[in-house]
Amino acid sequence: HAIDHLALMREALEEAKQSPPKPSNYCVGALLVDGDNGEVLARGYTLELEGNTHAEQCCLAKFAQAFDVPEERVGEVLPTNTTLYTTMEPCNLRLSGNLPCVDRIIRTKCKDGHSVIRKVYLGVKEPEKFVGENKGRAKLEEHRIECIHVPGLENEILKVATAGHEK
Ligand SMILES: Nc1nc(=O)c(N)c(NC[C@H](O)[C@H](O)[C@H](O)COP(=O)(O)O)[nH]1
Ligand SMILES: [Zn+2]
Repeated sequence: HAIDHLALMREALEEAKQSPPKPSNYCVGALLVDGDNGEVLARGYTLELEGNTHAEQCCLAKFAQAFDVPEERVGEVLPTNTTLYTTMEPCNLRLSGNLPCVDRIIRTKCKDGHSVIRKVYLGVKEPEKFVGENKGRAKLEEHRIECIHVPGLENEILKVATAGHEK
């Protein structure tokens, strides 16, 4: 059966709606999904976990916690065909200086060297408000991680993402 990418992106948007709005970031939601059968492995939203955390980062950290490994080793416990759905493309630079999610995705290496996250479905590109043009998609593609835009939810995603920004 075909995996319904729009339905999964809607679920990621439901996560984003739980994020506490801030003027200095975006409210984003993400899911980790088994690429073979569409099973949702983890859900996350910006600031869900303590600290200045991103939605994608929360998914990775929560899945790692469930297997009692640190986030940087989550590649060892994720299915070797994992898909990430995120309402906004993964960050490639963070004003806080924290490790960008593109790097967290790429390092999900399994034994034979490729990242177990093979595809990233995104709802919107990152607006250029904080860090200029986000060049993360090119970096992901260099690491053979396919980035696919899921059209249709852009307006709602951006409304949620910028809820904490002054009007
Ligand atoms: N894909 C994505 N998921 C998130 O959960 C999130 N908050 C952003 N936001 C990107 C934006 O560029 C950064 O939020 C700012 O650069 C500030 O950096 P911090 O978030 O404080 O590290 N992007
Ligand atoms: Zn990020």
